[in-house]
Amino acid sequence: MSKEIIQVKDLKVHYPIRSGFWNRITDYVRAVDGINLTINEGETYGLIGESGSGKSTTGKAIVGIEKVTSGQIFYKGQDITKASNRRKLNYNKDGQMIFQDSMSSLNPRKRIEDIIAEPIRNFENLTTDQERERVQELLDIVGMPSDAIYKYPHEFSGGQRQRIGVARAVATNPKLIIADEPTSALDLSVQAQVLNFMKNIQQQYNIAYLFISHDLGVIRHMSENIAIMNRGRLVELGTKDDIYKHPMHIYTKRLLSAIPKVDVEHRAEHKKHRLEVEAEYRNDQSKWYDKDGRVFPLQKLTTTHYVALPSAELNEMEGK
Ligand SMILES: Nc1ncnc2c1ncn2[C@@H]1O[C@H](COP(=O)(O)OP(=O)(O)OP(=O)(O)O)[C@@H](O)[C@H]1O
Repeated sequence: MSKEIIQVKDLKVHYPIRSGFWNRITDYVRAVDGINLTINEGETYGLIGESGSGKSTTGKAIVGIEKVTSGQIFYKGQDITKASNRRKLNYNKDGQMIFQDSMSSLNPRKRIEDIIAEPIRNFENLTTDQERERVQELLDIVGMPSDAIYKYPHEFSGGQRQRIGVARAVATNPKLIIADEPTSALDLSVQAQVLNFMKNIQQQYNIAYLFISHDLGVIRHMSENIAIMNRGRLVELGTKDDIYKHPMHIYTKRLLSAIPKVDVEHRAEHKKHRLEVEAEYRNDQSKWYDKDGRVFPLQKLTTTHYVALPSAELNEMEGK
């Protein structure tokens, strides 16, 4: 049976909006507004949603670089919502993050050796020789030449920089990596390479990924379980089959129908489906959002599949 590594309970991250002469708080951006999810050891959990839906904020809160407004995050059953607990449980070593923009996440003034060694220095006392050996090993794992250690980030391509980002993320032997759009800035062919070697590394070291993307194709390739995020909440949550074969929420259907189909033969059919979904969405918003325009709490559909709909709607759909 799979073991839980991360459990998120009713997580909220609200950013204050200030205005006026006194710079008072007048409202809040509810970036994450009460989400629950569980990530198992060694699995890839896909988190998908449009820009601004709250995906990155969720990832940052889980890894501990964004302050939580309320709710709890558990790592192997222990509460790590507070920074002091994260230190005690060594979570800062075990939970790492890979960012979308490798150019700005890798310090341009530092050589690759120092960039990759930085997290190791924070947690281990290695001699210079041991440290260099470890960095060489990591570069080897991500398929980079050993002379890369003397170079600077700008001397590499986007795909190579992303591999360096992965080498740095795995340097501390983490158990969980938050991968925030790790390949969106890359060409399609390089994207596939980086995704495949992220999968290889995962199998080799039993790492769990929270894989954040707005690209349903990438999420399908990578994930076992998937959550769909909209307006700071989860609208649907399930296994890959639940989401791709039996999508229930209109927002999930919209995202799925927006995947570009290269298949010319079915283009007309795909367009018809998309127009139908868009029309349904426009005509009956009340079914999908409450009177304040907010997403409903998730309801259980099957043991793995959850959808954000009021109970009455759910009963009607199931013919009860
Ligand atoms: N530091 C911040 N201060 C105020 N508002 C913020 C801050 N960070 C994010 N937000 C807001 O919170 C909401 C969610 O942002 P977030 O970056 O989590 O979305 P996202 O789904 O990751 O989007 P994208 O795919 O574009 O990165 C957005 O409305 C954003 O403007």
